[in-house]
Amino acid sequence: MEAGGPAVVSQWDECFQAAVQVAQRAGQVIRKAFTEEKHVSTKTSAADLVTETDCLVEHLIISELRKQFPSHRFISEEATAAGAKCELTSSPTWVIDPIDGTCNFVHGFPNVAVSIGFAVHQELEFGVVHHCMEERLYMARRGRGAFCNTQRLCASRETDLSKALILTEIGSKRDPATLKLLLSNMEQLLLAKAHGVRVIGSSTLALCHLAAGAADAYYQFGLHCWDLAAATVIIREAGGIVMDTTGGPLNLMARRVVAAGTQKMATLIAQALQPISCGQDDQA
Ligand SMILES: O=P(O)(O)O[C@@H]1[C@H](O)[C@@H](O)[C@H](O)[C@@H](O)[C@@H]1O
Ligand SMILES: [Mg+2]
Ligand SMILES: [Mg+2]
Repeated sequence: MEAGGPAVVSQWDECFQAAVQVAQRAGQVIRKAFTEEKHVSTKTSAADLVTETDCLVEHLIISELRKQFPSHRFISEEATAAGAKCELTSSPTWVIDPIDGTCNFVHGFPNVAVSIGFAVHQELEFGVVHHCMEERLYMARRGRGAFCNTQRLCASRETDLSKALILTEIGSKRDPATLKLLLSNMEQLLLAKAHGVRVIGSSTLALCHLAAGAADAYYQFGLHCWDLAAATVIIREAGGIVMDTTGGPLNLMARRVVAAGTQKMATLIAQALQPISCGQDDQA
């Protein structure tokens, strides 16, 4: 493009800009509510919390995006919890977690984020994750690199499990059999001499830390498509790998993931895990 020539407008520019703007506005609402009294309800278990701010922020995001893009489809955490169908079609689809880290939000623990992913023909085009308590905006568009604010992100190159910092999440399924498998998986990785295993209470922020090279791998059974969508683009554009726990390609709806800076690390993690059955987002 010659200097001063018309800006090249590529497809989905307008959607990406709208995602950045509404993620920032949502972050302002969450930051304001962070220190205020909260009305807490539970969903699938006593550990699966939701507040009025989750619902308010989800409504703010969707109503703004629907105004600009009325033909688009939406998948979001709280609408799904209220019975909406969770189905990724070939239509332009927004995949939204209004507050990832609601339990943290309720307790005043600052790992809290807004996650907005966007897919067309079931392919992820961009992701925006706003770490609203630290004013960090993680973002990536397919083929154009990953960034945190203005800093380019590069995932870890580590291939040795005994030199790895590994992130995971506990989720809200707390029956004894699930907890036994969950702790056994952590034990296997620690017996393999991993430097450490960390749980920070927000899967989407943990995945962004991986994209930034601050950890070497992430795995989880039980997260949702709205946790994964945006962060998957960010990790891939940072040079990382996001795949199914079986070692096959990622299925956004399968509620399980292994992510790492390198394919070798991702494979080593997947091989160490015992599977935990958590259903699928697109199966009621
Ligand atoms: O806060 P929500 O969005 O309900 O849940 C978050 C992640 O989605 C979930 O995967 C993770 O396990 C949980 O710790 C975190 O709060
Ligand atoms: Mg949430
Ligand atoms: Mg979440």
